[in-house]
Amino acid sequence: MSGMVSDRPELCSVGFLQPWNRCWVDVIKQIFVPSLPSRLVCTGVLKRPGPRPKVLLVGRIEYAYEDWEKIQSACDVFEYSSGSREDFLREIKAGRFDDCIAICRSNQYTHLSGNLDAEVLNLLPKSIRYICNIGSGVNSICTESCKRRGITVSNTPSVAADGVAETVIFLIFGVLRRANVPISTARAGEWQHECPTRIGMRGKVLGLIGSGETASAVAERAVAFGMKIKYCCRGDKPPSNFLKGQEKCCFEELTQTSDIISLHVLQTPETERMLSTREFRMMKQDAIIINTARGGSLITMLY
Ligand SMILES: NC(=O)C1=CN([C@@H]2O[C@H](COP(=O)(O)OP(=O)(O)OC[C@H]3O[C@@H](n4cnc5c(N)ncnc54)[C@H](O)[C@@H]3O)[C@@H](O)[C@H]2O)C=CC1
Ligand SMILES: O=CC(=O)O
Repeated sequence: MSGMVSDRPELCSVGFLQPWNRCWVDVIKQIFVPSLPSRLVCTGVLKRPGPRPKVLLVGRIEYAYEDWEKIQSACDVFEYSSGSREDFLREIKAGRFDDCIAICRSNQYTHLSGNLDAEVLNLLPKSIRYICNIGSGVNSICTESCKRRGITVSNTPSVAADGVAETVIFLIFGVLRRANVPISTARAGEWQHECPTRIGMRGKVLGLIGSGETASAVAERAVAFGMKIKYCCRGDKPPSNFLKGQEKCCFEELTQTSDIISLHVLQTPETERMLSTREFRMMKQDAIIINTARGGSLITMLY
């Protein structure tokens, strides 16, 4: 486990390599004996005197089944795995989650509860001390309200970086090589003998907005394809691994000079709609935008 403090003071980032759900181990560690390494807690050797802690799982656990079994052996788990936000609020008001000390959730299951915003946080029982987000971005959790209520929010940065980076490369390939054309025509039984494959990646300028784990993982791969990397960030943190030594520039230069722009920022009020009409006008005529961060950072419009 590697713990690191995020650039937002109220967010306690716990960086487990894999699997995603292992942030739970940290919660359990804090419940039992905070000074012990999580590895020991995982063995199930420790037993806390008194009643078993209650935890709420919103959605389902994927991948981390073994870790999850250990959690289940140590805690009473309440599962909320189907329903709407209205149902979720009703359950809270009915006291179904009373005495729970932690909530585990991921963005994948936001539709079950809606955002964990001020409305939800005000209704939650006072017993909730932790919100464990399976995922990097915590934009669907109101961290300000959590801070006010003394709730620790943990996330799992880094774990998805390789997967997202591979997807970004796949998307760049797809657009540059027009992969959808032969795929869709072949599926339709209309084999196209002449399919222009457009252009390659070598020498193209890839502008990365953000300099965190995902942007770094994209840079690592894009360099191998001969792309030229530029990145911009807020400047308050050093760039992650593979961005070191790459060209840092301002947001304006990046949007004006990149062939491909890839978004890798947290969604915050500052990054909301950061690519909008003004930026589209500044971009190269045939610029390509790849967005694997959050939809809110971009205004989508048809030209
Ligand atoms: N599509 C997917 O499956 C996934 C999407 N994500 C999204 O990607 C985002 C980035 O993920 P990571 O790289 O893991 O996060 P990270 O925390 O390692 O990096 C975030 C970066 O955003 C930068 N940033 C924040 N505000 C900025 C601004 N106004 N201008 C320029 N840079 C700014 C920070 O300085 C940092 O470099 C997440 O917040 C999440 O929304 C993350 C993981 C998976
Ligand atoms: O969208 C996924 C995340 O980890 O954030």
